[in-house]
Amino acid sequence: MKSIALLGYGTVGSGVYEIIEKNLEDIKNKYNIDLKLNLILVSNLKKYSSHNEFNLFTNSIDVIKNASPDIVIEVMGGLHPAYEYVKYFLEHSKHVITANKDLIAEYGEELMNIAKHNNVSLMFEASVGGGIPILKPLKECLGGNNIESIAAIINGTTNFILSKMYDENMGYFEALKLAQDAGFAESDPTSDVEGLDASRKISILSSLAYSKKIDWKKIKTIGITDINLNDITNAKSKKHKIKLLAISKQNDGDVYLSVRPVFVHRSSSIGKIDNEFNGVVIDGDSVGNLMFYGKGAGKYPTASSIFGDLIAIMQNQVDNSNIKLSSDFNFIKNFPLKSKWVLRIDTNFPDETTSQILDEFSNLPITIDKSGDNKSLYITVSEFTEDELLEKIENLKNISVKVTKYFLIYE
Ligand SMILES: NC(=O)C1=CN([C@@H]2O[C@H](COP(=O)(O)OP(=O)(O)OC[C@H]3O[C@@H](n4cnc5c(N)ncnc54)[C@H](OP(=O)(O)O)[C@@H]3O)[C@@H](O)[C@H]2O)C=CC1
Ligand SMILES: N[C@@H](CC=O)C(=O)O
Repeated sequence: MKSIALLGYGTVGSGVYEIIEKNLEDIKNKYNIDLKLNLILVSNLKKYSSHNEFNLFTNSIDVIKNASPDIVIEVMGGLHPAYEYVKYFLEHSKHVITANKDLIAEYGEELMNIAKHNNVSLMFEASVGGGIPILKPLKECLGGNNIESIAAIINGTTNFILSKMYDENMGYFEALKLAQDAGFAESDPTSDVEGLDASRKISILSSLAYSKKIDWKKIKTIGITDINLNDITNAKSKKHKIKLLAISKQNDGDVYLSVRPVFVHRSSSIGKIDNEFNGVVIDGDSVGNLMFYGKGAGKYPTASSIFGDLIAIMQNQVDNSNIKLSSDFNFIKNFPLKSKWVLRIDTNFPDETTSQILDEFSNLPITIDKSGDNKSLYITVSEFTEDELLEKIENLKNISVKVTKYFLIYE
């Protein structure tokens, strides 16, 4: 008999509970293992008093420690006390499964080493891409590749919001509320909308892909809070969509990473990823381009990934690979490739500003569109690295033309 303790019974925890209950018989038949969910940790016990297995619930971690379960599933979220709890159980030779990217991005290396030392698994497939199996393929199936780049939509909440704004002209706050009601958003959705959640996830993916110690806090991270319906309309007029994209590239000793809203063509593979769906495009030197696609947030997709980790543990696939992450690389923050960009300029004098812009970009091919309400100009420029573009933006500022936002056109 394998006993399980579930830390957290919110969106994901309740999904894990249901999937375990539904599959108990199947697991017994397939793996000849009796599985028992013994205890569930929550903070507000009263909320669950009408649950038909209320006897499993506790608000005391000591009750769970004393029960000494074989496997602990951490779906509470946040850094503390999740870190202390996960560390405790690994140190006491318990397998741990977590969906907590905050925890893995911050303490993943340390916790993996503790797991290795104690010959147990720390598994975290659900921490990136929700229901998409991405970490196992990256670590195992793609082992014969030098991974050159990753481009990923890895936050369901922001992709959902941007899709609603694009498809239904819905306002930002209305769309955010829908994403929260559906259980996609973090308990504090700031991490979603400011891009921090995606930064943590791309740091996890890139650390595993490149065997490099990527500090998520160093990643240039731009969220979606200042994207307005004029921006969306401008993207539409160019047959593009706006997506929050996590981009990671390695080349020689350089690693470039960012999370930023970009314009992508609506018929490109990334442009077709909508709502809470996620997609991860990986470029490996042997395999070429691969795309992983599926629901990136929500109760059952996330629980599905956790259940996959549970099965791996039950099959004794103890994942305690030696994690050696190198810090020997240059961290590049600005997009290094010559690219196309869209610059938004908010102005009360569009005609005058247009001629100032044309002067500044003389001889260079640019296009200028006016927003429907005449308050913004959108300039499209090409063949600029981000460093070169920032220089141009500074020049415009010197002639009192203020670029309020700029987007990479990701091709
Ligand atoms: N929602 C999603 O789609 C996805 C979420 N994740 C990750 O999964 C984790 C859980 O997310 P989600 O289910 O949405 O979160 P919820 O906020 O819905 O649930 C959190 C649960 O943890 C319990 N909890 C929180 N803090 C404590 C504490 N200090 N002591 C005891 N219990 C605590 C809460 O108890 P109570 O009910 O009493 O308040 C609640 O049951 C997070 O790390 C999240 O980032 C990953 C992928 C997708
Ligand atoms: N809040 C996250 C949940 C899954 O990781 C998201 O929206 O992607």
